[in-house]
This record gives sequence, structure tokens and C-alpha cells, in this order.
Amino acid sequence: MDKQQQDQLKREAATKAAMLVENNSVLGVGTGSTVAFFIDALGQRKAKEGLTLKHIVTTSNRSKKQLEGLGFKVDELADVDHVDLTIDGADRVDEALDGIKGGGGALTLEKNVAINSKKNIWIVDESKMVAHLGDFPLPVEVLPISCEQNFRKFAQEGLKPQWRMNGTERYVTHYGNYIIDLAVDPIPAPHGLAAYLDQTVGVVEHGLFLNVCDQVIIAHSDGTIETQER
Ligand SMILES: O=C(CO)[C@H](O)[C@H](O)COP(=O)(O)O
Repeated sequence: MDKQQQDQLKREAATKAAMLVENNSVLGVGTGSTVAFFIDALGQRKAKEGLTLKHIVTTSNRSKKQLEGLGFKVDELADVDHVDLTIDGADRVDEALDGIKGGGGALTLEKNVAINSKKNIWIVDESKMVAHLGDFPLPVEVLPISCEQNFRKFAQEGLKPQWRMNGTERYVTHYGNYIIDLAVDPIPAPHGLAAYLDQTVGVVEHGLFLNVCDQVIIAHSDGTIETQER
């Protein structure tokens, strides 16, 4: 699939998701190229139908800027008492609707918004769907103070760590941390790995989103749009 075709599929899944957003609800908006199409579609609903949202929270400055450019006011997660629905992209989604996220580096805020949302919908093109999680480096956000120890430990565990880079420098997250991408593929036991990472001191967050997604909207190259529910 070339990029143009993939973008078209992302746009279709995103447009379908935008139709599910209810007036006067509290909306979480994720990050990434698919979400950028979703924000465009939200803007169109605002212009055509006067869609109004009680609050919008987002998971990156990129999405925030795009939303504000369309006239939406964006709040901080800490300032809202609940989120009705969050729409986000994903890097890989398996048959149980568990996923890998964080390809764009926004995994910590993405997980916090997702966990605090009543419902989570992911929008993907068919290339993101896999039988088993893997096929994409698993991002792990780590504190700078103990990142070297984390990196060595991951290497000893056979998790194939690599520093996320931004040119010649280490990539720095929104919170001033680094990302170690684990090239373990396939991930043999996602729940076991998630538990290990959750218990590792110095790990701020990781990109295994398990039991988080309620519904995935998948755009297929044959023109169909499929919805799968947990
Ligand atoms: O998790 C993410 C960012 O941290 C994105 O949702 C994920 O990387 C998908 O991005 P795209 O829609 O550009 O393929």
C-alpha cells in the first residue's frame, strides 16, 4: 500500500469516527496522522452543523494546535471531571483489541487520557491489524536519571532496546524523558511484559495498551470500513 492510499484509508476511518462524537460531550483527542484527519472531520462538523463540545482534552501539542486552529477550546485533563469518549490512532492492534501505541512519542499522556475515558475508539487502516502484538517497536518512556540502567537491563532481558532518536540527539518527550524502543517481535506475552514494565523503577509509561480499546474502526483497501468491539 502506498502512502497516498494509506492516507485515504486513515481519512475514511477518521471521518466515520467523527460522526460518533456527540454534541455537548467531553471528548479526548489523541495524536498522529490518522487523528489529524479526525480533527479535520471534527472541524467540518463544527462548520456545517455547529458541533459544540463541553470540553476537549488532547494528548499532544500537535493535536492541540490543530484543534485551536479550527476554533475549538482545549482543556487540560486535570481540569475535567470525566471524558466521555476518546478517539485515537494506534500502531498495532491484535485480535483482542490490545495495542501498541506511542509511535509518535505521546504514550504517557495518551494512556492517561485513555484510562480516564468512559469509552475508547481507535481508528486505523488495515495495515495496523495483526494476529499477535509485535511487528512494531514497543516504546518505553524512561526517566533520564536511571535511563542507562533501564537500557542495560532491557538488553540483558533480551528485549532489544534502542534509543529513540531525533537526528543525532535522543528524542525528548513532552515530560522531558527519553524513549527506549524495544524491538521484541512478536511479543510472546503482552500482559507479562506490561506487568514487568509497570514494576520497573524508572519506567514512566509504556506503549502496551491492554484492555483499553472498546472499539476499533478499520478502513480496508477494498473500500469497506469494519468496526470491531471488545
Ligand atoms: O500512538 C500514537 C502516537 O503516540 C499514534 O496514535 C500512533 O503512532 C498512530 O499514528 P498514525 O495515525 O500516524 O499512524
